[in-house]
Formats: sequence, structure tokens, C-alpha cells
Amino acid sequence: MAAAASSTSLKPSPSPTTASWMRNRSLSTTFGVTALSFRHSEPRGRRFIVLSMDAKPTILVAEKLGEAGVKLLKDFANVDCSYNLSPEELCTKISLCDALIVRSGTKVSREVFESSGGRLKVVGRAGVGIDNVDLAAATEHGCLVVNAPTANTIAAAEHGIALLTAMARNIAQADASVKAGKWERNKYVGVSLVGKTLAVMGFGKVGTEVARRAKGLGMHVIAHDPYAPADRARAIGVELVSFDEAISSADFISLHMPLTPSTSKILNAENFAKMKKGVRIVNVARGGVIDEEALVKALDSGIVAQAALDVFTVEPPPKDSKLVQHVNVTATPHLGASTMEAQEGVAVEIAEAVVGALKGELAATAVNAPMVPSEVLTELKPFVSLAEKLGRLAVQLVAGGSGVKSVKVTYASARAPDDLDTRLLRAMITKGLIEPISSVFVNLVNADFTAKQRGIRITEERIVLDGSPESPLEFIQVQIANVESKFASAISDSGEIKVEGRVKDGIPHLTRVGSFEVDVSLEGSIILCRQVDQPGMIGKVGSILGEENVNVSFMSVGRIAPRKQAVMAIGVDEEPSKKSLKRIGEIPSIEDFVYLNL
Ligand SMILES: NC(=O)C1=CN([C@@H]2O[C@H](COP(=O)(O)OP(=O)(O)OC[C@H]3O[C@@H](n4cnc5c(N)ncnc54)[C@H](O)[C@@H]3O)[C@@H](O)[C@H]2O)C=CC1
Ligand SMILES: O=C(O)C(=O)COP(=O)(O)O
Repeated sequence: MAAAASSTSLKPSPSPTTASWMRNRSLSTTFGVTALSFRHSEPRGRRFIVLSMDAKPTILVAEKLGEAGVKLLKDFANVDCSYNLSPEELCTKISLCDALIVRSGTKVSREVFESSGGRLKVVGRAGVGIDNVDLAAATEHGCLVVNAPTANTIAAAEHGIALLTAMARNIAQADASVKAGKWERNKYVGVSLVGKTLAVMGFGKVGTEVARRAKGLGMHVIAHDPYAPADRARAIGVELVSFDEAISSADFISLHMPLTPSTSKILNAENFAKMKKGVRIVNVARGGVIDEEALVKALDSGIVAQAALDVFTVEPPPKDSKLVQHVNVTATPHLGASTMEAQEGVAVEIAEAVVGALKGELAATAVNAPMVPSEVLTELKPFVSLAEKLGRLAVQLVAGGSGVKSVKVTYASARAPDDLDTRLLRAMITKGLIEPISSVFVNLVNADFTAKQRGIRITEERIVLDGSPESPLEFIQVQIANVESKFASAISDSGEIKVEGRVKDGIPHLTRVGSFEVDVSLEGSIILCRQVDQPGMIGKVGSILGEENVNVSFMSVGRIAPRKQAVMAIGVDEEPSKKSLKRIGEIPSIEDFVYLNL
């Protein structure tokens, strides 16, 4: 391995003000949802929307949202509250919106993301279930999806209990009968809950609260949830059992799992056949978890004595739905989350998440992106910027036609591997690698997807250093294998393009190119020159740039040994003209040079 050489810095680092603006800018674009600039995924050069610093983003609220949430949104953005849009109207409107807020009544389909032309950066689901949002399409379009997972838990659990008790005592049917002028005391004899077995299917937030309340009613509660920890169930006196045991031993079954491909129609003819005759079913989760046709048959045959349903496969269900019209069915129009308290809570929860995401902050309730705690984010900020810039530099060093396929990222840190979350850094390197050579917009949401789609394999490696782990990282190295470089010295001894950087005083620096050590702050743009080390080189290049009034922010020379090969890295604030670059290239002792935009 060639000796890495000394390096000389000729200028102090830029002012902290500039540096911190750069860092903030870089962080907010991490997630591609900043209000300051939006880039469309149209072919390069065709559409490039840049809103001015004070331009407000536009948020479309497509379903009724609590006032407190709307107010929060209005303090930050232009808010368009348009309810009951047809799918076509939604697709038309969406191209003018940066964020969309929905409840369960709006299908956010692939067409919606496609129609947005890349402008839609956040979808906020004012509630829990995101089965009405095409998550794969959102991710592919780099659109963050956030939900409000906690504010309606109690409301949904209370509604579940309300349906359970109302069903057991025929409240809805009896009420209709009295209002029809009848007095049918013998017809509406109910069943008691105390001592009966309730199977809670899905022991998450709502399921747990339902179980707690049912125990208060004196029921024996069991639960089925393949992912729930047994100790959490035990703590409230609930036994976790298998699916078959739950459905076969229950007098009442209450459904609280999400609608996913594996829970779709999970209560079907085969499973109704395993239930106790006369079982009663409550569904406050999603209509699709029940095979509704099979339920009608099970109600007709008496296997299921009664059902209380808040949710349906198609909402609203058809007027002549046999299920809704069934005499033993109690139905409500998806009211689980509809309490004053829950709606205000959900509205605030989703408004904060959407505004935060538009500001470029990471949402704690992101559904399709890794959640990075804010303290980790603060610590990683300068490294986030470093990562993107190293990616940008590395890809610009690749000779045209080489095709980037294999990228290795090395993180050197004194932290234990578990103590450093690299997903954010990997996403930023991917962004840096892909954006300069394509029209694709890359952010934390779609980085891995985009890399995979373009056939770029990114592997990560850790070097665990000795010493104090105060800083999360010592250096980051990006290597691109099996390519040629337009700057031969960027190829390391092992044959890859290699760039390495560190954070110094909070500012990202390029500290290695190929086998050469340099030290140049990663701001503005960079000219890399390979030359034979000799006096006067810095002056020659500096004077060409000076003649054109191009400000040099940093210069650094890395050399193998005195008077041998050297690499000079020059940071410039402005882009030099082609003529100046040509003149630099023509300096006799300069063997190779490249201009890199950061
Ligand atoms: N009717 C309404 O207005 C409302 C409906 N909901 C719905 O209730 C459901 C639950 O909501 P949360 O408790 O907040 O969600 P959660 O995510 O806290 O709980 C869902 C639980 O289901 C479990 N689960 C997943 N697959 C399962 C399977 N195959 N079998 C059994 N359990 C499984 C998960 O492990 C998790 O513990 C969601 O579908 C949500 O959309 C929630 C609020 C209001
Ligand atoms: O939060 C959920 O999953 C719900 O089902 C509530 O739906 P909604 O917001 O009332 O349309």
C-alpha cells in the first residue's frame, strides 16, 4: 500500500453561520419533505420546483379533522379542507399538494402518488389503520406515511365494549322495537357476560384495553396474538393462547388485529366451523378480517348467535347487505374512533407529525421509514451531511459508462456496533450516489428501494476503534468497485474508487481520495488535481481562479513523498468557468484534474 502522505490546510474553515445553514439544509432534505425546495421526479431539467424561503406548503385535508389539528396545520401551511372528493378529484388536486391528511374513508392508491408528480411528500393517516394507503407505492415515490397510533385507542376499546354489551342485551333491536310502538320483553332476553370467556384476537393497544375492561365486567379473558409478549398479557391476567384454542373455547370473540394479507378473512367458513355453537363476535378492527359471506351463513345456521360490527369490507356497505340487515347483527358506521376526545387527540397527533415531517424532522410515527430518535438525530447531523457529500463525490469520480453496481461503506467508530444506527447514513450516501446521475428524488423513505431498483448493491462494514466513543463516528469511507475513474488517483491500491471523510468542528471534511490524504471542507465545490509535487503549484492554480474572482475556501495537498505524486484538493465557493478549468488542466505539471460539484 502506498504511503499516505501529509496534508496542508491553507485556509481556515468557513464561518459557523454558513456551516450550520448547510447542515440544516442538508438535514431537512434528508427526508425530502422540506418546505423550502421540492424536486419533482420528472426527467432532469423538465420540472424543478423551488419554493421561495417564505412559500408555504399546501396540505390537503380530505376528511373531517378536529379543529385543534386544523389550526396547527394552518399556522404552518396553506390548508385545503376538501371532503368527499371522488378518486378522480383527489388525483387532480394532489399535484398541488405537499401533504395529504386522510381518515379511513379515503383510498390513497398508487394513482394518487403517480398523479402527484413527485410533489406529495407526506401522507398523514389521522388514525391507526393504514390499510387504505398503498404503502408500497408511497415508499417507491419517496413519500413518508405517518399515522396517529395512540389517540383513538381508548375510544376504539370503549366502542368494542359498547358493542359487546349492547349485543348481549339486544339494545339496538329493543330500542328499534320500542320506537316502533312495541313492548317485546320476552323477545329481547339477553345473555350475561360475567364468567363467560372472551377471546381477544390481536393483543395490541386496543385489544389490551378491551381485555382490561372485559375483566372488569367479570369475564374470563384469553387472547391470541403471535407477536404480543406473554408477560404483558400475564400482567393484566390474560392468557395468550393459540388461534385455534382462542376461537374454539370462546363465548365471545373480539377482533383487534390490523388488516394485512395474513389476517384477511381470517374468520372464514373453516374457522367458524371450529367455534362453539352460539358464539358472539365483535369487530371494531377492519371488515376485511372476516369473510362476510361466511359470517352470514354462520349466523343463519346459528353457529354464530350474534355479531356486532363497526367495520365492513366495503364502507359504506351496500344498502341491501345481507350481513347488515341480518336480524342478529348490530351495526355501527365505523364509529370506533369517533369520540370528541379521540378526534381532537388524533387531529393534534397527526397535525404535529405532518408539520414535523414537512419541516424535515423525522416523524416518530413514520410507518414506512425507520424511526430515528431525536437525540440520535442531533448527534448524527454533521455525519448525515458528510455521508451525502461523500456519495456525491464518489459517484462524480466514476468515468462515464462505468455503471455503479457495488458500493462498500465503512464506518469507523469507537462505539459498539449496536450503538450506531447507520440506516440514516446509508440513505444519505445512497442519495448522494444516485441524485447527481438521475432525476430520481431519494430520501430516507425510498433510499433502499431506489438503490435496489437501480441494481446498486450497498454493503456496510464497521471498523471498531479503540478509544473514547464520544463522537459517534471517526470517519466514513465510500468505495465503488469495478469502475473506472475519470480521476485516476481516486482509485485506491485495491482498485476501487475511494473517498473518506471526517467531521471536524461540526463540519464535514474530505480527508482521503484514493491513497492520498487531503483535508478540504466539504462545502461549495471541489477541484482535484494530480501533479508532481513541486513549489508554486498552489500559486499557479490560485491565480487562475483569482483572475476570475472565484473564491478559494480551502486548499490541501496530499502527497506520497516530497517531489513525488501529489493530489491537490481545492474548495471553491463559485463554479469556475470552463475556460479557467481548461487553463488549470493545461498547467504542464498537472497530469489529471476533475471538477466536482457538491
Ligand atoms: N373501528 C375503528 O374506528 C378503529 C379501528 N381500529 C383498528 O383496530 C386495530 C387495532 O388497532 P391497535 O390496537 O391500535 O393496533 P396495534 O398495532 O397496537 O395492535 C394490533 C395487534 O394485532 C396483532 N396482530 C397482527 N397480526 C395478527 C394475527 N394474525 N393474529 C392476531 N394478532 C395479530 C399485532 O401483533 C398487534 O399486537 C387496527 O386494525 C385498527 O385499524 C383502531 C382504532 C379505531
Ligand atoms: O384509526 C383507525 O384505524 C380507525 O379505524 C379510525 O378510522 P376513522 O379515522 O374514524 O375513519
